[in-house]
Amino acid sequence: MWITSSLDTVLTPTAIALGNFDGLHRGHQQVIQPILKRHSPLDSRQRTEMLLTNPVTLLTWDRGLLDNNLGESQPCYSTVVTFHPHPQEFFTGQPKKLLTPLDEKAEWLKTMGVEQWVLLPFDEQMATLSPREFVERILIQKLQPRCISVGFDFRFGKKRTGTVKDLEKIAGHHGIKVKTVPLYLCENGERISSSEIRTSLEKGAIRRANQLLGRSYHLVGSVVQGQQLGRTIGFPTANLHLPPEKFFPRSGVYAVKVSETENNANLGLVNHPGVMNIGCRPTVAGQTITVEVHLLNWSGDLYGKTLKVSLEEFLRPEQKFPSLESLTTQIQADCLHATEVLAVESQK
Ligand SMILES: Cc1cc2nc3c(=O)[nH]c(=O)nc-3n(C[C@H](O)[C@H](O)[C@H](O)COP(=O)(O)O)c2cc1C
Ligand SMILES: Nc1ncnc2c1ncn2[C@@H]1O[C@H](COP(=O)(O)OP(=O)(O)O)[C@@H](O)[C@H]1O
Repeated sequence: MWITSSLDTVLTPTAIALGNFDGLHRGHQQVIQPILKRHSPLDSRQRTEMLLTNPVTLLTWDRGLLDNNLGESQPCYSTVVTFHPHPQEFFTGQPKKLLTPLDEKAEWLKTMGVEQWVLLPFDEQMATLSPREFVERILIQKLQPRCISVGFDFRFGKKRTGTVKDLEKIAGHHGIKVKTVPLYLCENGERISSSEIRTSLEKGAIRRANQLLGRSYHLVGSVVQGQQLGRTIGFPTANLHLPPEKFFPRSGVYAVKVSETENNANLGLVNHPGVMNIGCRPTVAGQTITVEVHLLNWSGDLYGKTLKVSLEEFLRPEQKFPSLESLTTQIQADCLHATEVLAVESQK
């Protein structure tokens, strides 16, 4: 996948999916799918990966529901266009925590078969473009789209005044098709949105977050050294260093599945069961929040590796225990609890 933030190095012509797509949830996937090519290459590794992590997308793929660049006869690059930084971050001046930081989003887009990702620099100049200027100067002149796919509530241009109707009108005037993807609901009728997913994660409602996402919420990070205490209590824990912009779920203990990432796949870890703690470790007077994972029935060296941890269930809040012994007894119980939860999960 070609990734660029310079409008001078964009591959053209394009079929564009436009939005911020934080989380790449099931609603976002609906917006991106129409620009994908029917036969985007999915090798066997990608198929297995998608089956394990994103079965909803694979199902859609296999049913051949993809529109083949919205029926375009001329080949064009399937291109996801997002803004960077997130417009909210630009306006508030506050760093925004993301469900899918850049590296994670790049991996998912690649897996979906997107050929190009354009990160439009969101600065003062971009923020003051009128809807028409944005469409004509940025989209049409620079990206040469043959078709554009957006969600029903997409807003653009100065003060978000441009609506989907405006986009249809301006782009239509230049002979460009616009596909407006309607509100996509969960099986139970619930609305799918990044903010609902954030709220669920903050509450520890992992199953609901995962249902809205269409896959498990992931933490991807490299293993760094901790206080080296874990091994002394019989539960070594891989401490993860995560991108600073990653959105953290509720503090506490989780049942998780752990996999290696593609670039360090040599330990044979694919959805390995584990327990994870996110928190300050009050029992050992920890000062900062750490994310640490213990892999069940496994031993080996993880330092320097990059791990992908899928959150499956919230087990309990973090507690301050009176002694290391009582913490150890509780971690043993957590491991049993996680084993049960993950066994039920794998039978589904
Ligand atoms: C499953 C699990 C549950 C944990 N729960 C708690 C907890 O409730 N309270 C706490 O203070 N620390 C908790 N911890 C963190 C331990 O204090 C930590 O793993 C230990 O101090 C070792 O840290 P180290 O990796 O830096 O050596 C938990 C760790 C794991 C793996
Ligand atoms: N089952 C396991 N789960 C997690 N890490 C393990 C496991 N077995 C061995 N390790 C290794 O032990 C390290 C963690 O040991 P620990 O004593 O907790 O040290 P640290 O405080 O540096 O994390 C991991 O980074 C990994 O290299």
